[in-house]
Amino acid sequence: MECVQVTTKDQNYDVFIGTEMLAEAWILCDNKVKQADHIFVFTDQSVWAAQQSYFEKNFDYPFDVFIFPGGESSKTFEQYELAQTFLLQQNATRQSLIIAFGGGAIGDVTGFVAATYMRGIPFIQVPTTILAHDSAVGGKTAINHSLGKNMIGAFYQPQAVIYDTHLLKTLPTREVRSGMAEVVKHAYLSDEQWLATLLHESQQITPSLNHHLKRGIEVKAAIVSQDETEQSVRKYLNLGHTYGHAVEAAAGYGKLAHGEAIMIGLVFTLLLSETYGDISHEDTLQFVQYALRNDYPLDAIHDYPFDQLANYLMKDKKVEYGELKFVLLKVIGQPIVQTITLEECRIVDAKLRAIIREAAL
Ligand SMILES: NC(=O)c1ccc[n+]([C@@H]2O[C@H](COP(=O)([O-])OP(=O)(O)OC[C@H]3O[C@@H](n4cnc5c(N)ncnc54)[C@H](O)[C@@H]3O)[C@@H](O)[C@H]2O)c1
Ligand SMILES: O=C(O)C(=O)C[C@@H](O)[C@H](O)[C@H](O)COP(=O)(O)O
Ligand SMILES: [Zn+2]
Repeated sequence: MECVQVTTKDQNYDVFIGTEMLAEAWILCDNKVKQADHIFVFTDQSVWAAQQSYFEKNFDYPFDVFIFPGGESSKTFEQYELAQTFLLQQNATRQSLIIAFGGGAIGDVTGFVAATYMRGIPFIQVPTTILAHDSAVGGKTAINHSLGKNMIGAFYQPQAVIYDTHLLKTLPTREVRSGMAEVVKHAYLSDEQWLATLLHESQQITPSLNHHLKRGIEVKAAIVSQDETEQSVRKYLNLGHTYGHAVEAAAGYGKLAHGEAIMIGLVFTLLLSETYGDISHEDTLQFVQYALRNDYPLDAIHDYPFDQLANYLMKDKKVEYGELKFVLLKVIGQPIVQTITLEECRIVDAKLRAIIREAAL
């Protein structure tokens, strides 16, 4: 088992990563678990169906379960309220502990419930998707609003993250694909060599995946430890997300997987980086080819006209005094934040649609 540390103003914690180490990791978190007066496991229907027995085999304490429907339908006001009602009915206190057992959707909503129940009770992340190597670390918690993705939330750090990649074995192929988008994002933010390896490898759950996931976590942990609340460098973790979130919201939450939308957002970012950085058009085309080879549905973009995306773009959380801020790449491994007008976005959006159309022929 390996461990990456996250250090923030209010909370330092460990991210344990390994395969079939769940029981062992719980021993390392023993003090946090033992002191809880009541333990709650928050999960979703599919995760629980696939992994309940593995969880129970490796967790030796009594607990009660709350089950979300799964996916983005878990990140709603309605589910948030149901979860809070459940905690109240169960007499949860500030000494209780919530375990988020699931992918990013479960981690995000559970974290927000934990952040706001009695103004904050402890929670531990036990991620079950590739994507959640990103979402379980760093303390961004949220639910969605019809007017924008993750609009209602809080920065609230977990007590620990236990990432047993044995859990990934039951992931559907589409979710492997979606999760790899954030791994690739972390590579764009940090290292050209690593990126080249990822773009050449096939997307599979192999032992080398742990190595990529740990690297992704290291990139994220280092950034979050410097800037927990996105005042400066944390903005870099939003690479591909300004446009990606707009597409995700325009499609209707859950229609596109988060990583699928982010892949479209990354193409947009690379196109912008051709102008503001030293990214070549070759680099962009190579990335589009990678995406198509791995069956990312880039052509979904044609269903959402730019004017529909524009409303969401202008609600991005990085907008400052009415100006859109995009994270771009000066070069691979060197992100920058750049002001971009909506008119520039419209031009790049047209280029993106043309490239995707041509590449699919
Ligand atoms: N907080 C953050 O920093 C952060 C970072 C990235 C993404 N996110 C958020 O994370 C969400 C996406 O996360 P996700 O892709 O993990 O989605 P998810 O939680 O919806 O999981 C994807 C699907 O896989 C199923 N699943 C999960 N684990 C499984 C397993 N082990 N076996 C079988 N099925 C399993 C789930 O039931 C779901 O249907 C988005 O809402 C996104 O906004 C948050
Ligand atoms: O941790 C961060 O910071 C990120 O931006 C990670 C993203 O991958 C993630 O999707 C995040 O939830 C986006 O946050 P938002 O602030 O743009 O809603
Ligand atoms: Zn993301």
